[in-house]
Order: sequence, then C-alpha cells, then structure tokens
Amino acid sequence: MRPVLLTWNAARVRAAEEPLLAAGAPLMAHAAFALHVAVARELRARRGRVAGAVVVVLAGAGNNGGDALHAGALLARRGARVLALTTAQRWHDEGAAALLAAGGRLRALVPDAVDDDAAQVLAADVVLDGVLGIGARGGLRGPVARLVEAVAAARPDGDSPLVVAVDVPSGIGVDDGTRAGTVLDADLTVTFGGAKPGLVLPPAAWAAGRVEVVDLGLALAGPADVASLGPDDVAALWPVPERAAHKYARGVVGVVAGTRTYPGAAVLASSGAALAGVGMVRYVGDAGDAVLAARPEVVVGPGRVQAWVLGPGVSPDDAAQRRRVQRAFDGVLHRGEAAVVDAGALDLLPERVGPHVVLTPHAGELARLLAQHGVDVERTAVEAEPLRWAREAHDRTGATVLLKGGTTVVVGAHGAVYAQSDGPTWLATAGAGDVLAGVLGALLAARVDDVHEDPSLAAALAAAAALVHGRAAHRAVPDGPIVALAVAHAVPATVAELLRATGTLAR
Ligand SMILES: NC(=O)C1=CN([C@@H]2O[C@H](COP(=O)(O)OP(=O)(O)OC[C@H]3O[C@@H](n4cnc5c(N)ncnc54)[C@H](OP(=O)(O)O)[C@@H]3O)[C@@H](O)[C@H]2O)[C@@H](O)CC1
Ligand SMILES: Nc1ncnc2c1ncn2[C@@H]1O[C@H](COP(=O)(O)OP(=O)(O)O)[C@@H](O)[C@H]1O
Ligand SMILES: [K+]
Repeated sequence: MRPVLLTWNAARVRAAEEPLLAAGAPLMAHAAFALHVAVARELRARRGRVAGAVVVVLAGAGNNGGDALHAGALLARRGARVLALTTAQRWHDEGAAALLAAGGRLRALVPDAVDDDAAQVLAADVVLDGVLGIGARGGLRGPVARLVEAVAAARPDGDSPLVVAVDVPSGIGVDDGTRAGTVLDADLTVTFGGAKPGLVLPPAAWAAGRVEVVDLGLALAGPADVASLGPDDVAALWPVPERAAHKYARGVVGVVAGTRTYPGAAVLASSGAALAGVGMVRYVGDAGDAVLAARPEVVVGPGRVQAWVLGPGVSPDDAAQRRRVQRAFDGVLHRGEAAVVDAGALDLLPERVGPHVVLTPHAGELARLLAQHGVDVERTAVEAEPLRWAREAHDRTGATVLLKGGTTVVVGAHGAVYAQSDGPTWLATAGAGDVLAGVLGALLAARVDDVHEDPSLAAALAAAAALVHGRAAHRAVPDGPIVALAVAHAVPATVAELLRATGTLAR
C-alpha cells in the first residue's frame, strides 16, 4: 500500500541539491535518465515498443527544459521520432545538442501558427511538458500558453497523446498548489529529488496525474511542507483497542447534531462516530428517536465525553441547540475535551481555541468563518487557494482546520499540513460531511490525551479520517453514485482492510 507522500517547497529542494551539485553530482543526467525510463515504459504499455513512437518535447528556457531535452535524446536513441518545440528565446544548450546528436529535431514554437503546432502535439504518442519547473514565476505566458490552451481544448479526457509532466505540470504554483492560467493536464508527473506541494495541493494537484518521485539522493531534512497520508500511515494512527480496554477507556463521543424536523444529520454524524470504532456515542439533541432507530447502540442524553461532534444539521437560530453547543464549548475550553466543529457550530466558535478543536468547513463555510474574523474573501477565492485560506483560519482561530473539497486540505499546529485526495467525486453529496465529522470525532475521542501531548496529531487524525472516509466511499460503491449513509456503513470494513494489510491486529 502507498506510504505517506512527503512534499517539499522549491527552495528546500534547491537547497538540498546545492551540496550535491557543488560536489559535481550529475543530477540532470540522473533525472533525465529516470524520466526517459518512465516514458519508455508508458510507450511500451501503450504501443508495444519505443521505436517509431512520436514524441514531442515542449522545452522552456531553464533546466526543466534541459531535463526534457536530455530525456528526448535518450528516447531518440531508442528509435523514437522526437521533435522539440522551444518555447522561449533561449533553451538548454547541452540538452539541445544531445537531442540533435541523437537524431531528434528542434525548432522554435511559431507564434503565428500555434494551431499548426497544436495539431502536431495532438498527433504525438507522448508529450513531455518541460516548459517550467521549480523556477516558474507565475503561469504560462505567450505562445506556449496559447498552444497549451489549444491542446487542452482539443484533447478529450484521457485520450491521446499521453502527457508526461517534467518535475511539475508547467505553470502550477509549485509551493502553494495554485493554477494561474492554463496548465497542460498530465497523465503522469515524474518529479525529481522529492515531490512538490503543488503535486498534492488543490487545484494544481488535479493537473498532475499519477506522481512518480525520482530519488536523487537529496538530504531533505526536517518535517515536510505538505504530506499526503497513505493507508499504512492511517493504520498506524488508528486507535486499536488494548486487551484490557473497556468502553470508557476507548473514548466517548458526544454528538450535538440535527433537529426533530431535520434528524438526518444526527443519524449520519452518530453513525460515522459509532462505525469508526469508539467506546460509546452519546447523542445530545432533539433527534434522539431517529438516531436510536438507526443506531440502537447510541446513548441518548448528556454525560462525560472525550470529544464532541458539533454542528451537523444545527441551526444557530435554534436556541436549544445553540445552548448545547455552547455548553460543549465550555468543556472544550475548560476541560480539554476535543471537538469537531462543523456546519452550524462554526458560527458559534469561540474567538480563540486550541488545535484540539478541528473545524471542518467546506469552502463556503470557510469564507463565512473568515468573515466573522474580519477577513473578506469569496468562496471562489478559497477554492483557488485552499491552503492559503485554511492557514489563515488556523492562524486566526488557533484550531486545526480541515477544509473539505475534491482534495481535502488540513492545517494544524507546528506547521502540519496535509492534502488528501482519497474519495471519488461521487462523495460530493449531502450528508457526506456529517459522516466525516463523526469519524473524526471517534478518532479524537480515542486519542485526546495524545493530542494534548502533541497538538499537531490532531491534523494527522483529521487527514486519516479524510482518507478512511474517501476509501469507504470507494468501497461502498466502486465507480458509481453513493449516499452518505452507505459511506458510514463501509467504514468498518475499510478500517479492517487497512489494519489487516499492515498487520495491525487487535491486541
Ligand atoms: N537544480 C538541479 O540541479 C536540478 C534541477 N532539475 C530541473 O531543473 C528545474 C529547475 O530549473 P530552473 O531553475 O532552470 O528553472 P525552470 O523551472 O526551468 O524555469 C526557469 C526559466 O523559465 C523562465 N520563466 C519563469 N517563469 C516563467 C513564466 N511564467 N513564463 C515564461 N518563462 C518563465 C525563467 O526566466 P527568467 O526568470 O530567467 O526570466 C527561466 O528562464 C527543475 O524543475 C527540474 O526539472 C533537475 O534536472 C534535477 C537537478
Ligand atoms: N469533487 C469532490 N470529489 C471528492 N470528494 C468531494 C468533492 N467535493 C466534496 N467532496 C467531499 O464530500 C464531502 C461533502 O461534505 P459537505 O460539503 O460538508 O456536505 P454535507 O454538509 O452535506 O455533509 C466532504 O467530505 C468533501 O471532502
Ligand atoms: K514542467
């Protein structure tokens, strides 16, 4: 199973490269060789052989273009028909010379005939996108931007040509995951030395396709800038009961969710918590009958808890619910109880909390939360820069922030940042967020003491909940429409599979 994918900002990759370059290590040769191996493998899988394949290299002015040209040269030596289109006034001399010596061709993009060049790109078996790498400042500009636009418009989803991004899809925000302007969506990104945040952060990550990391022997030390948990990591984080465990020791989750008229959120949040594996779920609210009908093991009524799930289906105008949420916040502030704060409870969040409180807004809710803190930002701006705004919310509230979306971004204490893309797009359905809140509540209840010891753990648990939630959706209905309750029902088997695969068994 996939282990954690760690990613590093451009400056840290450069700093790690420096001593090796100073010692004369041939990093570009190594990178280009690995890139050509990956491309050759894809070509063999698609058409049986490398010889005769049509390869177009888009080569920018810098070393990213150099990588692409050198890889093109190696492919040409294996019989591929390689054409490099240079996209700037300059290009990598050595790379160009290697390509020409290997029998490849090289010419400049024709600014007045972008459509012709686009047709040539579209007719290729594979395109190497080596326009910009970690030296990019802003998005693609000029003729190459128009070329990429024309190619993107004409390239049906997943169809020819295969696009391989060199290090990163050109023009993405390497460190922040933004997309300024057009980007050529890749099927595969071959990245050098270590992965970059933009390969896992939305919306740029959606242009990266599959990511392969080429080890260049860089000493990338210290915590990663952004991590994406894999199933192994989640199995290690999951609270597995000890032989001596009893229900209270395993953790109790208190759920304040739903109303008598809208009981669904109460059922979904309670189900998420119960099915994630917790000592007990207490439901506090007016939808107890519906909760009990769906989950007879839930205890209805207040009592001591280790973590709260606050807000799904809660209207802040409902005085009784508001009181219950506020009482729970007392426990959070004064007794150190952990909390998941979702939907309606976000409006009731105290000014300042700790990272043992995890906010779970979607982009619209995050914009509203920030407005309460005097930050004026639109939902669409949050969607364009999720990391920036999740970080802003973390800084302003002190809470761990899990920002939901096609890729879920988590920002927590001590610079912890995670990006998780585990669920199918079918997961964007009403009530799915309520289930996620419940699952996360279960994790926090079981590990609240550990969270107080290491507050950044709350972010890891939030990322773990997102992974299990996403994988549960895949398991519930592979490749088809799903409903929220089915996601909750698939959680136990999803967790069991993760634990079995890593040999983590109940003691
Ligand atoms: N270091 C190493 O040892 C290794 C590095 N490796 C490879 O090197 C890559 C980094 O190479 P790099 O530093 O040359 O930068 P790169 O991304 O090619 O772009 C710089 C050029 O683009 C230009 N430019 C910038 N923005 C632009 C825009 N928006 N639109 C248009 N132009 C723009 C910029 O112009 P300038 O700023 O000079 O005006 C400059 O000319 C890295 O991603 C990896 O692939 C591997 O080989 C492993 C070993
Ligand atoms: N495009 C998408 N692809 C995959 N998952 C998504 C996408 N959009 C949203 N999601 C996920 O679906 C869930 C929706 O939650 P939310 O918006 O809170 O819905 P609700 O409030 O109705 O429960 C979240 O887990 C979110 O990360
Ligand atoms: K690139």
